[in-house]
Amino acid sequence: MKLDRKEILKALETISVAGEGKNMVESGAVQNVMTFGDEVVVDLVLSTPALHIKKRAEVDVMKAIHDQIDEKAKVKVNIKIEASDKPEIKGKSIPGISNIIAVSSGKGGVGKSTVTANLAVTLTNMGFKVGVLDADIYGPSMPIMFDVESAKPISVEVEGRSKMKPITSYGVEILSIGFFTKPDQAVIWRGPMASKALNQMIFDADWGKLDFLLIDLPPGTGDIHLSIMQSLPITGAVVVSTPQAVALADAKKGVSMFMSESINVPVLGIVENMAYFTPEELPNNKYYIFGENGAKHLAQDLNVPFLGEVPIVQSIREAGDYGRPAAMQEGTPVADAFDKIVKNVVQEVVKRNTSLPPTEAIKITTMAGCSAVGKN
Ligand SMILES: Nc1ncnc2c1ncn2[C@@H]1O[C@H](COP(=O)(O)OP(=O)(O)OP(=O)(O)O)[C@@H](O)[C@H]1O
Repeated sequence: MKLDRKEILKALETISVAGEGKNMVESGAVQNVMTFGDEVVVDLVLSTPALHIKKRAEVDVMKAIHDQIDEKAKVKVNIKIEASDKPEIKGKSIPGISNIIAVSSGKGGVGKSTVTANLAVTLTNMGFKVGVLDADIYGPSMPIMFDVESAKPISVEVEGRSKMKPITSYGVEILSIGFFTKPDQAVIWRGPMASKALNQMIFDADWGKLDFLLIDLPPGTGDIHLSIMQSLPITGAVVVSTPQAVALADAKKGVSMFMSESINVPVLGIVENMAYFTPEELPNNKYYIFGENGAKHLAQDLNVPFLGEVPIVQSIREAGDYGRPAAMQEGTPVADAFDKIVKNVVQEVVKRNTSLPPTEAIKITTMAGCSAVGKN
């Protein structure tokens, strides 16, 4: 068997490293290809040490060579990690907060806030100390979902400075812009005002010690997202989507925003909300109203973890409106669904924290992804 180096390079042009738009050869990830009889050695250079991306790159290279060149070729892939040298500013770390998870969705109304609230109570049930920052400036829903609509955070003295005390509900520490506005008042926050308010809720608050701070982001990929990522060392992002094509297309944009070179926040995975409907009287029937496994397939395509699915259940909507997240009802299918998702999230956080250095707040260094900043 004689292997042709040029043919191998051509095969490698058909695959890309997860999160990068260009193919492996064009992006410079393939540093060298050597052939010795039936042996091929491919040297790759990646900018992220994330284990799943390394593994995927190795498997893809082998598959491309076996499928397109020779199935008997002995392929060896050497991977070197070179951190990209893009300039970054150090985010002000928040003393006492171990992990900050941004929960986002490309599209509005897919259940991002519902998922955030239920993740928070499930993590709390598992014994973690959890905070929720409702950064959904345009439609804050945490006060309703945690039944603390009329609460007003008080100011406390911490080391000579006065700080905002989050409201505690079901053991979860909560701050929301909704606490500072009247329920029926339209909130017209321009970018800078919103960022200032958020910064205060993050840095001028007495969060205490938290294992997880979940941030409920507004839908989309706009200026609030950029300003949060500029000021906070985010551990990772969870993207919520429903299974229909229009929601998936926007979720894809959300994932690429986090993975883009200028933002580079690890995506912990995708949650599929409203995955199917099961009527109470026919518990074994599943109706895939919005399509089947859409978000699962998207996760596979984008090579990010799939964290789990949440069915459409009337009690989820009722519990949200009533102010008692549905996952608190232990032993129900909803609680079981969130249990699975939370376990996957925690597993991904652990994986991420062992394979990557702490995320630094990002200084946006290119205009890529910043198109929304100038608007308003
Ligand atoms: N799995 C579900 N089953 C039934 N109802 C759900 C489910 N998920 C969300 N809902 C309901 O759908 C509505 C929208 O959910 P939610 O407010 O969480 O969406 P969102 O994506 O945060 O919206 P926004 O774009 O305003 O931020 C709410 O009434 C909520 O109770």
